[in-house]
Amino acid sequence: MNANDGTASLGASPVFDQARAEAAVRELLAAVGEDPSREGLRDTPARVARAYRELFAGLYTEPDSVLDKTFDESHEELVLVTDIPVYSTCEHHLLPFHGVAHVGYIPNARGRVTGLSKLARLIDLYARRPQVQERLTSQVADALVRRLDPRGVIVVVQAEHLCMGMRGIKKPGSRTTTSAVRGLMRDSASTRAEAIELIKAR
Ligand SMILES: Nc1nc2c(ncn2[C@@H]2O[C@H](COP(=O)(O)OP(=O)(O)OP(=O)(O)O)[C@@H](O)[C@H]2O)c(=O)[nH]1
Ligand SMILES: [Zn+2]
Repeated sequence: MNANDGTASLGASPVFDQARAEAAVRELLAAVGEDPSREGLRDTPARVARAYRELFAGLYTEPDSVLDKTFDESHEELVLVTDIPVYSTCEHHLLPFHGVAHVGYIPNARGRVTGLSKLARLIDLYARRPQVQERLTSQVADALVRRLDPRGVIVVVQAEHLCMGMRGIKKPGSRTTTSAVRGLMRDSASTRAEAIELIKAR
């Protein structure tokens, strides 16, 4: 993990501390004026802690490891998976942002490809961290560059942020689109246009 991945201050191997998370949730409930010991809230700290462990699972697993298994398929054209559901957590408010991701890459001359499900797993693990949408998008693109050495990569994420819907500016339904392009997708306008057309036509 490095200084740009948003997890640097956590050290090399973050671990989930269930007891500490439970205590923090109990304290938060008390801080908002609730009674953490009342019947309906008794099991809530443990439940919330387990939920956070799941939502932040990408801190405890190295996301790029899902690309450990690759194979050669002598396919040098675009591979594009669209509409991968994304659920992530905005690191500013710890509220969800959710939507879809479209991930495409052009394998290198050796045709090194990965299983299609691995692209969705990659999105999933990088999303399961305190995130901002821009970083999620570029982390996925950079992981594909590192592991597949492809000729080009495009990642587009379209998401709605609940911190903009249920609080603050209160604009539910507004959607944010972020993209990250690498290699040929950045350098060749026609290659990028082809991928964007296919994303739009899905
Ligand atoms: N660029 C970017 N901004 C985000 C993302 N998620 C949330 N934000 C924004 O982060 C900003 C945090 O702004 P602050 O002024 O520090 O916090 P705030 O007072 O709660 O801001 P408001 O949401 O405007 O009420 C807000 O503008 C959010 O909309 C994201 O993924 N990317
Ligand atoms: Zn937010």
